[in-house]
Amino acid sequence: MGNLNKEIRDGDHPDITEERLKSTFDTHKMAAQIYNSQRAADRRNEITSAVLKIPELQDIKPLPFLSREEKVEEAARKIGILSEHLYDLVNVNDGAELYHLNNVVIGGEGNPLALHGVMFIPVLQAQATDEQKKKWLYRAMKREIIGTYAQTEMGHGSNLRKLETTATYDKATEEFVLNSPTTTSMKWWPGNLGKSTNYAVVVATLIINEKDYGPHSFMVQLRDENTHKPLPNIEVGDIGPKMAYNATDNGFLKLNHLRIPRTNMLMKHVKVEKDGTYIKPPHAKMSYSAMVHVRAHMNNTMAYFLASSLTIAVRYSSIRRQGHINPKEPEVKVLEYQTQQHRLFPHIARAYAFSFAGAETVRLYEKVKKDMESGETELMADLHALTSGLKSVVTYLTMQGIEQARQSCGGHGYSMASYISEIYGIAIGGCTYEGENMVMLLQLARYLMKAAKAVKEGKKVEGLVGYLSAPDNRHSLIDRTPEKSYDTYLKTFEHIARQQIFRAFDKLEKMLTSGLPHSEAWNKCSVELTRASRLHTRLFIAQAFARRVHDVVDFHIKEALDDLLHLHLNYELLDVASYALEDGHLCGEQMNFIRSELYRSLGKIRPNAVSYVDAWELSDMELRSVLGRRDGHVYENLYKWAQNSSLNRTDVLPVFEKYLKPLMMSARKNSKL
Ligand SMILES: CCCCCCCC/C=C\CCCCCC(=O)SCCNC(=O)CCNC(=O)[C@H](O)C(C)(C)COP(=O)(O)OP(=O)(O)OC[C@H]1O[C@@H](n2cnc3c(N)ncnc32)[C@H](O)[C@@H]1OP(=O)(O)O
Ligand SMILES: Cc1cc2nc3c(=O)[nH]c(=O)nc-3n(C[C@H](O)[C@H](O)[C@H](O)COP(=O)(O)OP(=O)(O)OC[C@H]3O[C@@H](n4cnc5c(N)ncnc54)[C@H](O)[C@@H]3O)c2cc1C
Repeated sequence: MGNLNKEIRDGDHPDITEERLKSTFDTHKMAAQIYNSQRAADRRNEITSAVLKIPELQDIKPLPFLSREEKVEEAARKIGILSEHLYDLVNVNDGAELYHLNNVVIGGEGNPLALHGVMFIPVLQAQATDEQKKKWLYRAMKREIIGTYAQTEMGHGSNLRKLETTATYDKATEEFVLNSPTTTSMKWWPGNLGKSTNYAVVVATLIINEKDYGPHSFMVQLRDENTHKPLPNIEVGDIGPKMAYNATDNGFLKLNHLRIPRTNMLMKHVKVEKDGTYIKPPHAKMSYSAMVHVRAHMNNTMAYFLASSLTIAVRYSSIRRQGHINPKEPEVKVLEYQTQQHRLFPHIARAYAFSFAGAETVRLYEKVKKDMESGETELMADLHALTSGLKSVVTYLTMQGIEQARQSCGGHGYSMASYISEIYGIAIGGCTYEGENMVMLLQLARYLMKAAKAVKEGKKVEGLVGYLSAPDNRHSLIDRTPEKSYDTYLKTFEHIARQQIFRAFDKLEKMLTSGLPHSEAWNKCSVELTRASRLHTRLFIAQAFARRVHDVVDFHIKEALDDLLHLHLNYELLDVASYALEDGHLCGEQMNFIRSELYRSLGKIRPNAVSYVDAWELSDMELRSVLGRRDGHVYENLYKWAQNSSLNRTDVLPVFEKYLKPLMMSARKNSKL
């Protein structure tokens, strides 16, 4: 049968092997839960093994030692080699396999095809007519052309209806004239726009006969397909270095009265006829599909980033010994400290929770995508509400978790050798891209306020907001019933979300009744509204976690997930408990119970801690972390890693002769005077 933890190897650091031997579950079976099937988990490992056999696909040196230009070049080099091996390595129609291949070979810092795969192809799939697909999509899929999604401008990202780039229809020539009239109207941020791409789907405000029809998508060729030089009337370049994600050339684009054929507007759902007649789409927001696509997948990418930093931190905490719990005994692994466990374990639970919530979201997304093909749009609002809330909450909590992972590694966490700071920099971009978090929480709040209104009017609401119509207990039953089901916790989360949703609703209604215009009242309630959105979303995450645990069949996996869920529910409830204490739903005695359950949970998780992170099956190649090495041999490799520093190429740097020597000489001379 072998070891339950599949990462055990001879020669590993004994402290980490000791942890793995304690595992109560099969880590590869757990991987099947995380990646949604045993087959998917197997495929990940097969892909990793195959990549390890191709020497040209290995990093030329640790990425933190590369300059920005070298990072861009290195990612492009690997994309080139990957193209040769692609069909042998993965099923190219499987997004998860492609994503894994990218993570192993290139990592999260980006590559020239990042936006091509994440947004350019999806937007063509969703919004191009069959004829347009023949012209661009199939070429894009074969990588004959490389594209991006150019929407955000220097002056506007969140408020799409105020994009300044115009696409004015010229009936006489049957062309659109694309123009960036001001500095602020320049496209600013699109990934890979700077240097890599030769096409872009540009989002611009459609004008026909001087009437503004709002944002629409247009295919624009940016560069010559052979020379890669920008075409006439186009200025394009890189926006400069960012906090992280620097292998990606996020770019700017200025369009100077550029003419494109009428048929370059993506017209699957919406049309502009030759004579300028506008035919509206079945749903006004169908053109936002590429954003919804990314938002729907972001839970899983965030779960991955969070799990990566926790794998690093937990493995390192199992070999790092410092201080004593019992002064008579040797120094302990820092993982023994309750503070360390409290710092890390709840985030492990969140990574699992985000992955399970992510799987449900992707399922809904796939359904809505299929519906949209036939013009059916009923579930679009539900999906938009769900993805808006999740995108905001999950990115924010991921940011918190990664930072805790970094701090838990002490000084070495701050070194790029941990790689956590790079993961952090990449992940927190998610708080901003695909809709700034506050803006998206307020989108969900619109949906919640509609549901609250319906309930107040005596109507029954269903689906994601069904709990607003369901009966509520005045007092939480946590620690009040003999039965120890998670329902009592979930009911308490429901109560908290419901109370906050109605609190925000009542406040808004009061202001509206007092005569305040809706937009002003909305702004004055917006902090309460975002709170409602967060609580609703955190309820969904907890429910998704409970649903998954409920469905698991394997006894040991179920038991291990059950422990994590128990930790999750107690930790999350403590985090939001003030809402339930305010109206007496929870009392002090129940708070003590929840706290003691949390501490008990930490102890229960402790023996499996390394196995919970190992179950993500993140190879050394993809983690790129000295602290997170699978074998636990951190210290000797930290020393080796530092040898890569270009500062170590000579014992004496030129700055000594140039600046330090004169400085010290002059100081010595002065002290002799
Ligand atoms: C395989 C995939 C892997 C994924 C990997 C991810 C990792 C990749 C790493 C890096 C890639 C980075 C990519 C980043 C790319 C970008 O950032 S692209 C730019 C993204 N930009 C945004 O997200 C802009 C945010 N703003 C908006 O989306 C909109 O402006 C808005 C939704 C905030 C408002 O739109 P507006 O048209 O003004 O509508 P409203 O008046 O506010 O609302 C009117 C009604 O429309 C409903 N609605 C809005 N959007 C949708 C939608 N998408 N679907 C359905 N319904 C929608 C809204 O709820 C309103 O309904 P009610 O009137 O009934 O309340
Ligand atoms: C790493 C990265 C990659 C990106 N890639 C792309 C890409 O490929 N293509 C692309 O088109 N774009 C891309 N973007 C741009 C990104 O989508 C936008 O930056 C994002 O949508 C936020 O918009 P903004 O910059 O206008 O923020 P702003 O709206 O200016 O936000 C500033 C502040 O104003 C607040 N705010 C704004 N509006 C409201 C409101 N209505 N109510 C309350 N508060 C409000 C926000 O909450 C925030 O605190 C990328 C950005 C990043 C960081």
